[in-house]
Amino acid sequence: MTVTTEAEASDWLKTTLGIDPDVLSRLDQLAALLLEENARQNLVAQGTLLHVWQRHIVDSAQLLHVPRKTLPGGEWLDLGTGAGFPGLVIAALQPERQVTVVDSRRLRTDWLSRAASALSLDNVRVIHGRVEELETQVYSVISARAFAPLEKLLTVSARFSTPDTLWLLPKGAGAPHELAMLSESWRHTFHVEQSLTDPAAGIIVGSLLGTPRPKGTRR
Ligand SMILES: C[S@@+](CC[C@H](N)C(=O)[O-])C[C@H]1O[C@@H](n2cnc3c(N)ncnc32)[C@H](O)[C@@H]1O
Repeated sequence: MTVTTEAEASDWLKTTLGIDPDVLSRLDQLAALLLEENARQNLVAQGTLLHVWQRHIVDSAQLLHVPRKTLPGGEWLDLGTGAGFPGLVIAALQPERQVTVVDSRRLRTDWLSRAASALSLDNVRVIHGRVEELETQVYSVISARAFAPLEKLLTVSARFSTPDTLWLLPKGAGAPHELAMLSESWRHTFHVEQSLTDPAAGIIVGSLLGTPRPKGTRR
């Protein structure tokens, strides 16, 4: 199944995810705020503004559906959240879950705080700063859309994960290649799932079982 239009996006949220009108109206508000703010700062590519539901909202929401298994409960960390994707959408869809969103640009974290407050999302923690400087804490789910190449992403953020943490990494068309190029010293269960919003794009899904040992040490 694919979701390629705004009408299909809205339909998918209602029928497949079964979201209630209250959540739908929060997401509607997020889309409206994004359109307004994008005139002030370049939060998302201008060309995607006519397709906010498909390109950003469902593209984020699909992380709750695509892995085809029950997601672990507990805190969710979204790296390089930018305009709120996927972090704010997940927080709106799962109000019982604590979602931490991180971005290094002050204008973006200011926007994330304003948007979370306008949507009354009191399950969102906004952190301004570089992921590399974030306090170490273990999370149940880690997501990152368009944040960094896989090897670098894992290098800077493996410390937030245990073998029980589920990683959800929307990666575009390069997903299989990025996974194939990942250094063999990472032990993981990653595989690529097809994106609902773009059949050519992939989402890397799985867990990290171990981190590379420093060069020169034995397994
Ligand atoms: C291409 S944008 C993607 C934003 C959002 N995830 C999306 O898909 O729409 C990447 C974001 O990562 C942030 N970023 C880049 N390097 C970072 C770092 N080391 N720590 C935290 N945020 C970072 C940027 O400020 C930017 O907002």
